Amino acid sequence: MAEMVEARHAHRPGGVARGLITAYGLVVYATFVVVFLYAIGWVEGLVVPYTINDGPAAPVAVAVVVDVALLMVFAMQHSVMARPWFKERWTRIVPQPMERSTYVLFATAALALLMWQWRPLPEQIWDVETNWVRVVIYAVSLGGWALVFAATFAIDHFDLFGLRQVLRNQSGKSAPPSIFRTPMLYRMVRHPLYAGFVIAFWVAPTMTWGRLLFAVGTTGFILVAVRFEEHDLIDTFGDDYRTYRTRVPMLVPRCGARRG
Ligand SMILES: C[S@@+](CC[C@H](N)C(=O)[O-])C[C@H]1O[C@@H](n2cnc3c(N)ncnc32)[C@H](O)[C@@H]1O
Repeated sequence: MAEMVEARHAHRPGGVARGLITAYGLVVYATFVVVFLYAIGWVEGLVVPYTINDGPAAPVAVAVVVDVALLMVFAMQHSVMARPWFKERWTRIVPQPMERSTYVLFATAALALLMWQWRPLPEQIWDVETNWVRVVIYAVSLGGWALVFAATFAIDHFDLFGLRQVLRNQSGKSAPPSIFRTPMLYRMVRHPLYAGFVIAFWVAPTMTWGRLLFAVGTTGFILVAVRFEEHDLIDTFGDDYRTYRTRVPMLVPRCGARRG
């Protein structure tokens, strides 16, 4: 903990560098928004020209190997770069105010690489034909994305994507301490953002083998990521998080659960 606090204050840049760091944070955030919005269309098969069911054709075995490798790159980047021990070492190289933006930059690159190199498996497992049912299913799936979006704001959107850090640095302030938050969504489940992804990925009017592989891979990653994240949250927030974990379910709200 003391090391983390120390790292927050390491490499505090001078005035000349601040503008560049802020510009870096803003450009990374804008790039992330574009790639993430594209990813919504890519997964859903809506609006964008190139989706999860498009791309270079490959034999099934090759497609599975390539897609699993891409998912693993994505998972490794998220898992390793989010760990406190990595941040502690990383901020000896990268100025501390740029750390989160750099994480977002690498996450954006991993997502773009995944979409770019994804090999389609377009054979259908199910395909709902009734139009109004398709509309309902799309609405639920897009609701999952809306939940992701809402959860980022519930927890601290600008901090999660590195903007708060670069803007505080711009005005000469150091990084704020981590705050344990349990706004409304976080009183229903501990991981509403991940729950939103699971809904968005699995609820589909047309399920191809490619999308199924994507849904299985990302859900598996989320289940592993939760363990690591909660381990770090307990390290940071101690008994507050331990108690919270006993009271609030992980991903699926309890029927009639008391919220408070
Ligand atoms: C991508 S967000 C996902 C948050 C959460 N796992 C979810 O699914 O809603 C990951 C960041 O949120 C932070 N975080 C998770 N739960 C938190 C809470 N209740 N209060 C403050 N920060 C939290 C973690 O420390 C991590 O930096």
